[in-house]
Amino acid sequence: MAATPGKARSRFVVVGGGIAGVTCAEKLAVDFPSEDIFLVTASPVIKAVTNFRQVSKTLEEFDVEEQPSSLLEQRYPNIKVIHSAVKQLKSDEHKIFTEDGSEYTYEKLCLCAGAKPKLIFEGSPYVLGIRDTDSAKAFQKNLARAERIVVVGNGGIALELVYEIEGCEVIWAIKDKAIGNTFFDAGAAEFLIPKLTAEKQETPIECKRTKYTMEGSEKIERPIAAPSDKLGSALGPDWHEGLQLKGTKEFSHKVHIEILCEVKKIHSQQEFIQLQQTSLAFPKEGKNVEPDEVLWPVYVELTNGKIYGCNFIVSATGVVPNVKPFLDSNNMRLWTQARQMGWYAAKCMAADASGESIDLDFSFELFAHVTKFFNYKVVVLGKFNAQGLGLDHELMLRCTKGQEYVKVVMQNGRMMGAVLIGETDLEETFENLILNQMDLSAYGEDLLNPDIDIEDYFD
Ligand SMILES: Cc1cc2nc3c(=O)[nH]c(=O)nc-3n(C[C@H](O)[C@H](O)[C@H](O)COP(=O)(O)OP(=O)(O)OC[C@H]3O[C@@H](n4cnc5c(N)ncnc54)[C@H](O)[C@@H]3O)c2cc1C
Ligand SMILES: NC(=O)C1=CN([C@@H]2O[C@H](COP(=O)(O)OP(=O)(O)OC[C@H]3O[C@@H](n4cnc5c(N)ncnc54)[C@H](OP(=O)(O)O)[C@@H]3O)[C@@H](O)[C@H]2O)C=CC1
Repeated sequence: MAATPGKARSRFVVVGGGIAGVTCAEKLAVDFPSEDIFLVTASPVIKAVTNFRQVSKTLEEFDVEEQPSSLLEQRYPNIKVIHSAVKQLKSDEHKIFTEDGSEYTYEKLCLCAGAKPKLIFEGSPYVLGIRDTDSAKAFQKNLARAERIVVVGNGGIALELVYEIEGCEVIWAIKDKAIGNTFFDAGAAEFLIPKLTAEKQETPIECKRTKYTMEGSEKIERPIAAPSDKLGSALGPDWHEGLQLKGTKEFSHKVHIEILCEVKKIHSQQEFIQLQQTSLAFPKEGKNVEPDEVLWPVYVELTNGKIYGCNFIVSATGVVPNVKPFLDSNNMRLWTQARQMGWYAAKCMAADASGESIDLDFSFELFAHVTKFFNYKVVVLGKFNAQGLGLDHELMLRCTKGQEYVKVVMQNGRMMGAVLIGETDLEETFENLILNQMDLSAYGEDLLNPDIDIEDYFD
C-alpha cells in the first residue's frame, strides 16, 4: 500500500526507483524490519534485481526486471513506495518535498536519482537521446522511417547502436581516432571493426539478462522525442533485444565512421538549400557538402567541415546527474555500480544509525564490468586503459582475429588491468592477479601464452 500524500516521517528515505534506489531500500528493509522505509520515485515502475549471481569476487551477473511497485511492497512489507518526483531538499531540516505537495521528514536520506542524457543541441526536434523505455520507443519509431541517421558519441550506447541497427545507413561521428574510447584502446577497436563491415548473420551470444519488449512502430513525419521532463529509470544490458532496430532499407550494416570530429552545427533543410546555393556561387567559401541526390529533413555540419543529411541525430554523448533540481552530485555510470552503490549506501546508513563502523566494501577495490559489444563478450578489469598509471606501464597483447582480444596492463611486474574480448575464460584468474598484486615478472610474455594454461598456475 502506498503512503498517503501529505506529511509523513520515516527513519530512512530513499529517492529513486532504479537499481541503486531499490537495492538500497531492500537492504534497509531487511536490516530494519520494524522500520518503514520510504522509496520516493518519479517513475511509475521500479527496477528489481533478480537471479543475482556472483560470478567471481567482483564480477556479478543478474537480471533486471521492470516491475510495478506493488510487487516490491509485497516482497518487503515495510517498504512504502511513493510515486512523485522530489522537487526540493532541505537538508538542514531533514525534509524532502515532492511534486504532489507532500513533505517527508527523514533521519537518513539516500539519493539515487540516476541521470539523463547529456544531449548535444538539446531542444532540437531532430536530436534524440536514449535512456529509458519511452526514449527507446521514440527512437525505434523514428528509425522505422529512416534511411540515414547520424550517431554522435563513442561510448556504450553508440557502440551498441551502430552494431544493432539494420536497414539504415549510419554516419558515426566520433571525437577520437578509434571507436569505443570509453571502453577500448585502438588495438581493441581494430579487432572489433570487421564486425561492422560484415553482414550480420550470427545468432546473439547467450544473454542471461532481462529483455525489454516494446510494441511495433508507427508512421511519423518528424522525429518525436520522448518527453524530456520525464524521469524514467535507465535501460540496461540487452535493452534492444526485444526491439526491432530496423530502418527502411534491406541491407544489414552500412556504417560510415567520421573520426576526430564533433558536430559544429545542425542545419534545417531550408538553411541547407541556402548553403548549397552559396557553395555553387562561391565554391571557395562554400561548405564541404557530401554529394546526395535527395533532400534530407536535417543536415549535420561536422567540425571537419563535412555536412551530412539525415533523418535524425542520436546524441549518445553521456549523461548528467538527475539531481540538478535539488542537489549537484555524481551518478552511477553502470548497472553493476548502481547495485553495489545502492547496497553500500544502505550498509552505511544502517551502520551509522546503529552507531557501528564499517569497512570499505570489497566491490570498490577493483573496477569490474562484464558486457557485450558487437556480439562479443567483453570484460574490463581494474585500470584497463592504464588510467592514472602515467607512462610507466607496459601492455601485453594476444589477439586472434575474429575470435579473441586479450590485453593486460602491467606495472613493475604487477597486473593492473585487463580487457578481455571473446570467450577467453581468463577473467577470474586475472581478477585474482590484479587483486593480489603478485609479482609476475618471472613469467614474462608467457603470461599470455595460449599454450600455457595460466589458470593452473594461479587459481
Ligand atoms: C541504453 C542504455 C544501455 C545500458 N547498458 C548497460 C549495460 O549493458 N551494462 C551496464 O552495466 N549498464 C548499462 N547502462 C547503464 C545502467 O542502466 C545505469 O547505470 C543504471 O541503471 C543506473 O541505475 P540508477 O539506479 O543509478 O539510475 P536510474 O535507473 O536512472 O534510476 C533513477 C531513478 O530515480 C528516479 N528519479 C529521478 N529524479 C527523481 C526525482 N527528482 N524525484 C524522485 N525520483 C527521481 C527515476 O524515476 C528513476 O526511478 C545502460 C544505460 C542505457 C541508457
Ligand atoms: N554495455 C554497456 O556497458 C553500456 C553502458 N552504457 C552506459 O550508459 C550510460 C550512457 O551511455 P553513453 O551516452 O554512450 O555515454 P558514455 O559515457 O559511455 O559515452 C559518451 C561518449 O560521448 C562522447 N562525447 C561527450 N560529449 C560529446 C560531444 N559534445 N560530442 C561528441 N562526443 C561527445 C564521449 O567522449 P569523451 O569520453 O571523450 O568525453 C564518449 O565517447 C553510460 O554510463 C554508459 O556507460 C550504455 C550502453 C551500453
